[in-house]
Parts: sequence; C-alpha cells; structure tokens
Amino acid sequence: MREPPGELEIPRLPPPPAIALDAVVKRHGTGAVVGPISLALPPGRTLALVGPSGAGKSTLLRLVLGLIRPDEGTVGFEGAPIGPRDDALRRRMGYVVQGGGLFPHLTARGNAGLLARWLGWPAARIDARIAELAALVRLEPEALDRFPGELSGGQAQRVGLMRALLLDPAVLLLDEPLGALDPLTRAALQDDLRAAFAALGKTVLLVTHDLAEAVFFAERLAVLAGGRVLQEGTFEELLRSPADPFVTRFLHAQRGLSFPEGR
Ligand SMILES: Nc1ncnc2c1ncn2[C@@H]1O[C@H](COP(=O)(O)OP(=O)(O)OP(=O)(O)O)[C@@H](O)[C@H]1O
Repeated sequence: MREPPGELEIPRLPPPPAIALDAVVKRHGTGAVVGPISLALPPGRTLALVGPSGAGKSTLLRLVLGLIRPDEGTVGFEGAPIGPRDDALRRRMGYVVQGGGLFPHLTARGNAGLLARWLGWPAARIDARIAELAALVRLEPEALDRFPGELSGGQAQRVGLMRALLLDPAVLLLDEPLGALDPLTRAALQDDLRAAFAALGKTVLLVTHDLAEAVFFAERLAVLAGGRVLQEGTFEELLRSPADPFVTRFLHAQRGLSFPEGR
C-alpha cells in the first residue's frame, strides 16, 4: 500500500544575494569607465575589493550605496534592484569611511546617534543603543562626550563604525576603514572589528589597498584593475590559479604576507 501523500513540500530557494551587480557599467565625466562588472555577495558573507589606485573600488561601493547610478546594468540589494530614491533599502546598509567621516560640531555620542534622533527615537533608547555599540566596538565610555577633534584616529574610526551599526544594517560597506591608523591601533581595531562582525553575522563588503587586511577580514577577494574584476575567489584560489598575470603581480607585490609553501 502506498503511503498517503504528506504535506506538500515546497522546495526552499536559496536566499537572494545581499548584493548583486549585473553587467554594471559606470562612465565618469573624465572618460574613465568602470565595468562591466558582475558580482554577487550572499548574505552573511564577506568580500574584499582589492586592487591598485584608480581600479574602480570606490566607484563600485558608491554604486552599491546608490550614491551614483550605473549607466548600464543593474545593482540589486536583497533581490530587488536599487532605485534612485531607495532610502528604506539604504537604511539596511551601514557605510564606514576612512577616519570615520564624523561631523566636527557633534560629540562622538551625537555623531553615533544622529540617525536615531532624526527618526525620533526617545533619548533613553538612543542612550541604551549607544552604550551597547560602544561596548561592541570597544570605545571607552568617556570618549563618547568628546568632539571628533578630541578623539584619536582609532577612537574616531570606532565612532564611525557605531554610527554605521546604529540601525542594525544587514550589510556593512567599508571603504578603507583603517587606512590612516598606526600599525598598532590598526591591528587592535582589526581584531575587534573581526570579532564584532563575526558575532553580528553581517554581510561585509570591504574596499582596501591592503591585501593582508583583506585576507584577515574577508572570506573572498575580488581583484579589480582598470575598472574590471580580474578574478574573484579565496586567497588560496587566487594564488593557486591566477586568472591573469596582473593577479600574480598584485598578490606578490604585497610584502609581509606569508604565502603558502611553494609560492
Ligand atoms: N567623481 C568622479 N569623476 C570623474 N572620474 C572619477 C570620479 N570618481 C572616480 N573617477 C575615476 O574613475 C576611476 C576609478 O576610480 P575609483 O575612485 O573608483 O578607484 P579606486 O580603486 O577606489 O582608487 P583609490 O584606491 O585610489 O581610491 C579612476 O580613473 C578615477 O579617476
């Protein structure tokens, strides 16, 4: 006898990529062309965009943020194309720039909580969230009432990250977040940030010149040059089977990285 049919099984589709670029091209007024670029970043994963100056890394990040529009192709976020005024979608992205990008006339607390004040959160809720974020990024509580000019570079960067995390975005976009810091501060922040990202399970898209930092933070790397993605993969994959002589040159030009045996 045959078993009675069970409940109808609906096949589970994989979640859409957090970020998807499909044949995106951006032409700058200067004649520089970035693209065509196609990339997909699944939710909860980390990808680092690496490459030399002028490769198109920041352009790509600004396209994802919707700050600039592509001339061709589409930029998608969580399965929907990003339109010119997708403020709701953009709130699901946290953006961190070098130096933190803080407003000089606001304290660290004021900078970190700015968006919550605009959204009308009650003061107690803002204070609680700021305390939670300060603990997460390991910012000393006494730094919260200082102005950006009174903070160290590392503290300002931590405040920039608090601001980006305020509304618990699904995706973090980091543009050279630790570029201007001394090596010791940078290493301490790298450790703290990696621990924080892992605890939060965020999708992270990181732009950096620094391959060691990219390998430290990201599961996968995309090597950009001349406005194109030359190769995307894990560090090991890029080393083992470089798709282009430039990828080999780029990887080996970075001193201080330990390469696996035989490379
Ligand atoms: N606003 C702009 N107007 C005109 N050209 C631009 C603009 N922004 C970038 N470009 C050009 O587009 C190309 C890519 O620049 P982009 O800033 O994306 O590179 P990058 O990889 O981020 O470089 P860097 O590492 O130096 O920041 C370059 O040739 C640059 O000169």
